[in-house]
Amino acid sequence: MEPDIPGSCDVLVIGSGAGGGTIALRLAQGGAKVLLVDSGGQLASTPPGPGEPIGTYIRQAYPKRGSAVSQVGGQTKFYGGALYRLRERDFGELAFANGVSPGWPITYRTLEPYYAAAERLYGVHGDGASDPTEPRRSGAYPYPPVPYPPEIDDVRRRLSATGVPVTPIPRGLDVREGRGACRVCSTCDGHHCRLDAKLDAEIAAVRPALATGNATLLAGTSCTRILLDRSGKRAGGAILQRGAVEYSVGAETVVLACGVPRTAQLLQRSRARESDPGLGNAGGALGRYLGGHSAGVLFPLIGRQSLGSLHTKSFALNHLYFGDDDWPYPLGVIQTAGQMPFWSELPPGTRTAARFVAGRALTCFHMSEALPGRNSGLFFDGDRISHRIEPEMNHSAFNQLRRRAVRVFSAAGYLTIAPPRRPALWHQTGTARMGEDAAMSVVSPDLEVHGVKNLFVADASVLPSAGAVNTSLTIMALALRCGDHILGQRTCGGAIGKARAASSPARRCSSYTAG
Ligand SMILES: Cc1cc2nc3c(=O)[nH]c(=O)nc-3n(C[C@H](O)[C@H](O)[C@H](O)COP(=O)(O)OP(=O)(O)OC[C@H]3O[C@@H](n4cnc5c(N)ncnc54)[C@H](O)[C@@H]3O)c2cc1C
Repeated sequence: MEPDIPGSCDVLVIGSGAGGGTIALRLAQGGAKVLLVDSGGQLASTPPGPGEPIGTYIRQAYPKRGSAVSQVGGQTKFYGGALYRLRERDFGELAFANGVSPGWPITYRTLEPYYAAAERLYGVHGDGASDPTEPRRSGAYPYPPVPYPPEIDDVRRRLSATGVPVTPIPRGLDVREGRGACRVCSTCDGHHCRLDAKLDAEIAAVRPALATGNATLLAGTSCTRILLDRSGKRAGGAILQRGAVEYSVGAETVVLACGVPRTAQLLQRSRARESDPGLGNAGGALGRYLGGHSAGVLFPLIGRQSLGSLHTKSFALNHLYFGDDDWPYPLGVIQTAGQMPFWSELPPGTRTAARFVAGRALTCFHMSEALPGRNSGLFFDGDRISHRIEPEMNHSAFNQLRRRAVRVFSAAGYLTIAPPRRPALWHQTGTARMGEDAAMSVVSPDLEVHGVKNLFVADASVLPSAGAVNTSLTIMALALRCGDHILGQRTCGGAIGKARAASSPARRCSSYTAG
């Protein structure tokens, strides 16, 4: 049974994914009374029976591709646990053949201690030594890299022999040199781990937050609106909906972490009057600057026979990240993916052939940066998203990287199938981006919504750009930094621990004004 909805809290965190789960833990550890709300429920971690797969494929929970992933832990319940730091140069402006990736209002150096803390929290296994693009680190990875299975080590050896640096993907798994719960199985990336051995936001952050005794989780509860105080310039709480009933909850501070696009939608929906711009939208930046990764797939054939079940999300080729002598612009990364039964989603006529290829190939991604611009993103008609415009998909980098990837595997002796597909937008960022200038951004460099005190955003929406590596660790690091900022502010104001009668129940709503 879900707990009663309390009438107030110190900090209301909405969304429990990479950003929300992580900031909830930081705040609860810092002594704040946190109410963590997620519209989704909790996935049951029923240990698999003998011979059953350990992981449950994402399409069993979300059959429709593109449907919003919603459960405690957010998308990280299904992620591959590839936990990368952006590269130092990703924080500055970067020129591409198709446009420009914008600079950030903070530097890599500012975020480095939080990257290190996020790596410890999410138990990252890695080794930067073999990666020519690894940014400067204040310390080693918390754990050594996950060992390659022999079949994958053979591929690594052949690629290395051609002079290409092969680097282990930094992973948030509970391996710990064989002492952890992880079985390094084939049902990891794209799956929910029923052994709780993948360090997702629920396992690494939400559960420890609850264990502090300072956090309460309300699953299956949606936030429908942010409440402001009478001045209209300070957050005062939110309207929460469980079933058909709405409740008004007071909070000293509100953190939005609903992900892209739901955070931006909530900021739009929470404006006081129809004619007002959304919260943080005085400069018209809300919903804009959608970015992410311009992603494609390729299949180097590494076996004549079916490979069987194998942990294949193992290594990456990052040497083309910033281009090379033949290409003066950044290109991106080539990364092995997990074994996912993607053929089950293809039209019946192509399923058998796709399954045959996938059984003998490494499924690999190639990812370049998709370039955010003022005109990419969500466009609103009242509370509704009327349409969206994709970012500049950076076709020249995307196509060039695909060609290079085929060449790299061919040089190592692998025939590679690279279906000529249009790039897909993965790891979406932006729509409430951070910046100094309210005309060009929605939140400050401390992630506070412009013009609204004590309302923060801590999720993928604030990233000004996505670089070309997976973005979750950056979301987590930013969430930890924002958590420290809130704790610092509240300690100065003496507010921590003074939640207004948290034991009193929430008011069923009739009015939309807090305070
Ligand atoms: C199959 C798959 C594999 C991936 N692999 C990787 C990887 O290996 N590495 C990596 O870095 N990234 C990976 N990603 C992407 C990564 O998981 C996301 O970028 C990241 O989780 C985004 O974090 P977030 O905090 O912005 O949002 P989310 O994690 O999406 O969390 C948002 C949460 O907010 C909740 N919510 C939304 N609206 C409301 C509301 N109104 N009220 C209450 N709750 C609400 C949602 O239910 C959700 O739980 C993968 C994603 C998928 C789907």
